[in-house]
Amino acid sequence: MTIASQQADASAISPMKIYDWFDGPYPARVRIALAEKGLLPKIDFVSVNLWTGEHKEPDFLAINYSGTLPVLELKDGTLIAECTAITQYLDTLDGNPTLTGETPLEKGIIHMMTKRAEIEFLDAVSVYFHHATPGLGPKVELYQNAEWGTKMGEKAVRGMRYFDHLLKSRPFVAGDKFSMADIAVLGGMIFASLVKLPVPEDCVALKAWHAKMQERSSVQIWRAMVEQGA
Ligand SMILES: N[C@@H](CCC(=O)N[C@@H](CS(=O)(=O)O)C(=O)NCC(=O)O)C(=O)O
Repeated sequence: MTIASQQADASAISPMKIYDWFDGPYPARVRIALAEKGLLPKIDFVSVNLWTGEHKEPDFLAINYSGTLPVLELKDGTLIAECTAITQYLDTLDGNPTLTGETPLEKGIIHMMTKRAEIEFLDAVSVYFHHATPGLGPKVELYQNAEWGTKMGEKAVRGMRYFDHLLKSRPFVAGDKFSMADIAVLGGMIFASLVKLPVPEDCVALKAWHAKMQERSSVQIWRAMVEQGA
């Protein structure tokens, strides 16, 4: 099915659509957030095949100039890209649980730690994937710089050590409550696992936190969706 035909089918039955790819690390961030908030039944997922470069075709670039997934489409046609922005929007739809903070201080700290998870970890793994491995293949990876990719892989491991250090003295990435920042670090761990970038053995606190995250129903629901290819 083309994006256009999926759009036609999906808009008739669901108030919101998400364009994504079922097992992607960034899509995982939004799917876990949706599961945390019990909003998955309100979403119709429209698959965009990264592996064939569908996300770089004009049809999808008209949906997201950046050519990345996921993108949230509201009933009125408004398009919201960027995992953090999508999560912030979803978090306003109902009160529980709050993923982006309740007080001004919580909101500031969670935003900072989410951005830090992207800059120091998740985005660095992504660059490693696209530049130091075959990535999505030659049709999609039109420019690669293996040295840059390797450097970013090293940065990602430093990022793992940073979050390990933080998690030695706090239960969650942004403090004493689970938040969007934890989901961003989870995205980094998912991507690192996919590209076989090992978590250093001495990152004991990060490993313990990651094991605790696997017990959350939202993470179990996400994993089940991946296993079903949904
Ligand atoms: N800053 C964006 C990054 C999104 C992103 O890179 N998504 C990946 C999806 S996945 O790799 O996680 O499945 C993508 O579209 N990659 C395609 C590409 O970079 O060509 C966000 O936070 O949403």
